[in-house]
Amino acid sequence: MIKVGVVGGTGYTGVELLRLLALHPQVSLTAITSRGEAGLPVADMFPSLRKRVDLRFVAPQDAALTECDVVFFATPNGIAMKQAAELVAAGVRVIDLAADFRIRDVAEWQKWYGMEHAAPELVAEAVYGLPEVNREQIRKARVLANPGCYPTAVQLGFLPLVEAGLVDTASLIADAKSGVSGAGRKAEVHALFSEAADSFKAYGVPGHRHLPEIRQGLARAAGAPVGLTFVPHLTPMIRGIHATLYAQLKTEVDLQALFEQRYASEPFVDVLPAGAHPETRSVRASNLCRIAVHRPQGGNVVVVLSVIDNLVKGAAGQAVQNMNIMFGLEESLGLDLVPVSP
Ligand SMILES: NC(=O)C1=CN([C@@H]2O[C@H](COP(=O)(O)OP(=O)(O)OC[C@H]3O[C@@H](n4cnc5c(N)ncnc54)[C@H](OP(=O)(O)O)[C@@H]3O)[C@@H](O)[C@H]2O)C=CC1
Ligand SMILES: CC(=O)N[C@@H](CCC(=O)OP(=O)(O)O)C(=O)O
Repeated sequence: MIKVGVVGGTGYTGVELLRLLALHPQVSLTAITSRGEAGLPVADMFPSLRKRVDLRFVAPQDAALTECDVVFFATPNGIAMKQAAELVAAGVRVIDLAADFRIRDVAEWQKWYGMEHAAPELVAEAVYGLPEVNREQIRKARVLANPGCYPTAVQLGFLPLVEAGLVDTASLIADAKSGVSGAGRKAEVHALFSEAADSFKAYGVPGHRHLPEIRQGLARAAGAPVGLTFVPHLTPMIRGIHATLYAQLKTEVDLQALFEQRYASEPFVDVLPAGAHPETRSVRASNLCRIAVHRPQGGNVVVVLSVIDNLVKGAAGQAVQNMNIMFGLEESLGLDLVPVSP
């Protein structure tokens, strides 16, 4: 059994991790942290976990973390980078759901995240955990940077086109919508029911911190820098991301066959039949990314529709998928979930 710790067990990605890990046949949950709730039974805070998780929260520096085989950080940006070195030195593998180890250029990370990096040496060795791209490196990772939610949906949608050099990579456009749980469980005015329900807005148009992460991933796939316009939106639903992606085609190609072949052996990417319009509800509470590719009116613009559950393939599910790869387990162990509908 893999001994697992979760730092940040009271947040949305934390409780989603616990839901998945509680059912995982090879996991022994060992330590779940909270700064304010240490001593409280986890199931008292989350009745959904009653009779599934019988641990109490411990403080984030609890010694039990160093006895784990792997520790997930489901914490705000800037936390894992301060604790990871000590854990790695103790032989513990680290999976960070935040952004501390996602951007290889530390100066660029500091610019977007507005803080000094506490562990640049670990950034250099960290592996970006998008299994559809990086499976071999993930196997050996000691520090795993779990991708952001928007970056997962956007990269998976663009990758087949960019890797094959079929589109103009100077003019990519990603128009993405997220449910409110993407903002986390912390109290914030813009996430209040009366602020977010029955309304719809774009945000971060001048520059969102996921822009450098997506550009980094697509540039790697293209073998050269890419130009990307990324516009996120907040939509009044709880879970889900819907990304509508636009690219200018340079070469004639069977787009449907390209996408089907690229993802033929991927357990969590489902390329829908030609003409489909995926909806977020079709992936809700599952680790799936469902994709449809269109070429409206036979023109030169490719439109890709990509949907994920931000808390699962966009965070906790992908983190468990990465853990499975890191520990040599079947990649879909504990993740064979049918989406919840309605
Ligand atoms: N929500 C989403 O859809 C996604 C989130 N992410 C990323 O995952 C991370 C967690 O997000 P999310 O679960 O939404 O956030 P939440 O705000 O819901 O939860 C944050 C958690 O971190 C803990 N925490 C806060 N500060 C500290 C600290 N200084 N030391 C230790 N623990 C701390 C909190 O617990 P307590 O206060 O009890 O200690 C809480 O459990 C973030 O980095 C986020 O950007 C990534 C992809 C998608
Ligand atoms: C709806 C919403 O607010 N979404 C968050 C992104 C989700 C997230 O947590 O991203 P990281 O893992 O990179 O921090 C935002 O736009 O800031």
